[in-house]
Amino acid sequence: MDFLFDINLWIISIKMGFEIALLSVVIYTVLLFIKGTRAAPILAGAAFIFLISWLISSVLDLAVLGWITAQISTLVAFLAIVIFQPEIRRAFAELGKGRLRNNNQAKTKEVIQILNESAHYLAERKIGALIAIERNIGMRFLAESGVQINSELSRELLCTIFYPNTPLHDGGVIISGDKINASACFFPLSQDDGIIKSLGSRHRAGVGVTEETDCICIIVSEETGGISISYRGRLARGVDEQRLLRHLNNFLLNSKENKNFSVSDNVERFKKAVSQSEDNQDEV
Ligand SMILES: Nc1ncnc2c1ncn2[C@@H]1O[C@H](COP(=O)(O)OP(=O)(O)OP(=O)(O)O)[C@@H](O)[C@H]1O
Repeated sequence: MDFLFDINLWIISIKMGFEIALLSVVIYTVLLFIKGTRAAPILAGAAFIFLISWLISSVLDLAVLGWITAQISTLVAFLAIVIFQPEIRRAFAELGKGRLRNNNQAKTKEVIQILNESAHYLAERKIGALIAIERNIGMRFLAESGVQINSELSRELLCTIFYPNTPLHDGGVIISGDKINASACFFPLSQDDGIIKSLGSRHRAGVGVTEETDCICIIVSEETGGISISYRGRLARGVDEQRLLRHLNNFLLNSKENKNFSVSDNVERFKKAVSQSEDNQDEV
């Protein structure tokens, strides 16, 4: 009898251990997804208020406060789904994504070179540009808002697209692999209050598109000729040739080094780069 009791106890302990480990992984993954996004401080604040009110109602046995806390937590969960729809959508898209598609390193290096040269060509002439580079999350839904190009990427074609007062210059270009997928695309505008107020709709669209997908976006300012790059809702401004090349290499090159980095590692590296660029950036 004692033997059976011991086995049952072991089974229950293993089950509990498994449940705790599973919950830890889920919570850790959720925290990784929201870390560094606009959702993080809001959710942290809501969780703090919920915890305090739950503690007070439990310790002092306040039934009404406890009931209100439970009701409000349901409402907050519902509101969070509505407010953080882009983050949730991106999280699910990332869960379903496969490995990096572009395994041809030489081709990717060529693409990076063309993007870098084009950005500087446009910047020198103060020609505004918005270039999103597709990665693992498909951008068809955004490409459909513009004009299909589906042509080999070249510096000449990319720069010509943004030439002022031509039919395709307004809006964003989407690069898929080594092709210009579409131009004159409408990108979602970021609603992030943290974006500097002086930045206009081109920059907001450049950040917004990276909140919805895992693409990288290069933005050239028509006003100042400054180059910015955005990734996962973050913007690095005043990016010079070397830094742009470094960012593009980090994010696009399917190198051995890159394979060993997870999405969160990339975000961390980009955050570091953003804070460096904030120290010595040119005003965009
Ligand atoms: N949602 C959008 N999607 C794609 N392109 C957009 C979007 N919103 C604006 N743009 C592009 O940005 C141009 C307007 O840029 P605006 O001057 O408002 O922004 P900005 O960030 O101040 O850029 P700049 O520094 O180049 O002036 C539009 O003509 C259009 O080409």
